[in-house]
Amino acid sequence: MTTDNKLKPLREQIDSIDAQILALLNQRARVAQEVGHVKAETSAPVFRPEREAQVLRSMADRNPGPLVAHDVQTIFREIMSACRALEKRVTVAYLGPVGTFSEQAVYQQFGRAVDAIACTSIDEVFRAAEAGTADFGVVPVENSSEGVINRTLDLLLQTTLAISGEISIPVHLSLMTRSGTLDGITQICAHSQALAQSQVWLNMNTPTIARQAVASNGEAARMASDDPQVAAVAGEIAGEKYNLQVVNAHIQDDPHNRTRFAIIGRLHTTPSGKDQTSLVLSVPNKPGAVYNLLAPLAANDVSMTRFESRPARMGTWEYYFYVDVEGHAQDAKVARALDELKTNAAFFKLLGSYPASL
Ligand SMILES: O=C(O)C(=O)C[C@]1(C(=O)O)C=C[C@@H](O)C=C1
Repeated sequence: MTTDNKLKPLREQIDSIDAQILALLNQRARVAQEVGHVKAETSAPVFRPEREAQVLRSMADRNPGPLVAHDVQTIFREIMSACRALEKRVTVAYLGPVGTFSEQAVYQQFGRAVDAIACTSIDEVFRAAEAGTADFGVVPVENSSEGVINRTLDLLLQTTLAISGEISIPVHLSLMTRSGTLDGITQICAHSQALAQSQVWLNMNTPTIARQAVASNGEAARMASDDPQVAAVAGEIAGEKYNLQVVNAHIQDDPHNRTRFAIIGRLHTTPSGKDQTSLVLSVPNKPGAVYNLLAPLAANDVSMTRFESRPARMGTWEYYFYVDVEGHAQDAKVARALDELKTNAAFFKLLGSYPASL
């Protein structure tokens, strides 16, 4: 039997299964439309991160294979995105331009059926979400090899918005040019963080080519597409957007390099069953103050997953502490711990509770 003859019945099976999947997807979409009508009656929020996290976790838990859990989640993320868009298309502001890891974070969290708005600064993302021009904003919080994004932490302190979700994405950097070679290249451009994250590779392999920090990796990719003498260090989606060829993939020094993003918005996410809570605290400048400040966490059996300090910038050596704890502010033991923290702290701000990233 020829290959085509062997494939024919298998493809007929796939066609028939696809028809069933299509019918079921539309059946699901019609139910989502009904959900949309119910929500519209009470102006209830369309995007419900805790519900989406529950659906994705449940699909991974129930997945019998051979599909891998992560791929099943990617598929269901897009199904929910498309269903959500039938209720209302959510607009999300992010730190642009197109082709940055921030844009990738938007699609990883919201799926493709969103209106993603590229902003020119982190401040602008906050403004768009505060003013309601966008339903949500996505801002970088921390990179695993380069540390926190100070501007985001400062703005989180001032904003009236809450953190309604978290996204963690692997950051893979590639060296890319128009031609796919380094012939004639006189300059390598990238955001300063990307240059820092790939400096070992660049020092070893391109020691004589000048490096230039630019506003974003997306901007570097755009420059490389305009100028045959420029190479960009960026994520491959930026390269695809600007028709660049990969000279070398995965040149970042840390193969496990990740960036965490926060979703900011007016929504206060309800418990999903596996959540995280972010807060900012400060204490009077006294011996033992930080130790005492955090005592309520241990006393109430609440785990701290992150602790970051930032100078308060008030001329004194005082600090704001950015703390993440496991659990939701509505969980009894977290609520107790937070109440006690509040009484000890000179400053206390709850940034939000949201599903722990998948
Ligand atoms: O359950 C809801 O509230 C829905 O609107 C449905 C749905 C889904 O498609 O499963 C879509 C959007 C929400 O963010 C959560 C889930």
